[in-house]
Amino acid sequence: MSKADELFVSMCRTILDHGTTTEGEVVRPRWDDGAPAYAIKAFGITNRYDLRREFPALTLRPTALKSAMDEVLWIYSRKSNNINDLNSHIWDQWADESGSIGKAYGYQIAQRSCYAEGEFDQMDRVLYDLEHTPFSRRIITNMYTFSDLHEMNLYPCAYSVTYNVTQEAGDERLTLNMVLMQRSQDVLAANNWNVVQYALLLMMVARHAGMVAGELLHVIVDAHIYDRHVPLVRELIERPQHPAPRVSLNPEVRNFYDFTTDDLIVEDYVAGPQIKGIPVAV
Ligand SMILES: Nc1nc(=O)c2c([nH]1)NC[C@@H]1CN(c3ccc(C(=O)N[C@@H](CCC(=O)O)C(=O)O)cc3)CN21
Ligand SMILES: O=c1ccn([C@H]2C[C@H](O)[C@@H](COP(=O)(O)O)O2)c(=O)[nH]1
Repeated sequence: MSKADELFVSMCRTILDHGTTTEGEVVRPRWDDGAPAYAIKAFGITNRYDLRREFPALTLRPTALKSAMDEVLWIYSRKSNNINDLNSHIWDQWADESGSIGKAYGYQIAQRSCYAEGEFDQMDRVLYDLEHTPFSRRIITNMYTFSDLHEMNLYPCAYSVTYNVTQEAGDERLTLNMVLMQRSQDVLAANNWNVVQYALLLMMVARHAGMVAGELLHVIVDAHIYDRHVPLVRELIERPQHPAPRVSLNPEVRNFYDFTTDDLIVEDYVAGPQIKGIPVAV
């Protein structure tokens, strides 16, 4: 059975059985009819996925792997903050007339800073460090720029990534691991969506660096199930679980910036039925 299902079910049970409700609090998000979107939340969830064992896709319901990969390429490869560069409609409600979501996500990854070796943007610096100083403990991207927050339509949720390389005894190749810091997580709409995104990012960066994709540690500060999602989640976590699909990347692509969603190879993805029309709190 998929490890991602196991972790997802256990996280949902923790939230439903031991979480606290935000009802009565002043909350920001709204449902499309204007009602406040309350939630049951748990503080401080950590989930660990080992990509050497299996790909962390949920099988309780299918996760749109290609769209998820497209969004991660939009941020870290195309470095865009405009929904016209994105092939799905998931960000439409947060964009302005020009399609911009403000100084968020890809905009931050594209920002250049000075280093002793010259100017780099955030992603280029990660790739440079992995090549030149792989055991550095300073390999980070961070989109939570305080001075730009007022120009973001939604503050980044999954906001920082720290890469860390390990070398197992007797292993010739280095292993690349990742910590994803997420301040806020809509568990039903986006938990597995975010997990597969960063698993794919780890796989693409590892390929570029000539390393093995190792562990993804997902730290979630506020893991919540919105009130209108509770019955959907209760049904979802009772469903049968299946073995994880096999997910790989086109073996011919070696450069991080050459990846497209056509390079995603998914085999044997057996999953329960999709939950259609999940309402998203804006
Ligand atoms: N309340 C809230 N929850 C979120 O998850 C969220 C936001 N707001 N604001 C911005 C983005 C948009 N996100 C979303 C929104 C919808 C899907 C979604 O419906 N995904 C579908 C597939 C969509 C497709 O294939 O195009 C899915 O089945 O996972 C995923 C992430 C994540 N973010
Ligand atoms: O990648 C994402 C983007 C957004 N979310 C969710 C988490 C929250 O439910 C909302 C953002 O609302 P805040 O009030 O700014 O926390 O979007 C996600 O889970 N994953």
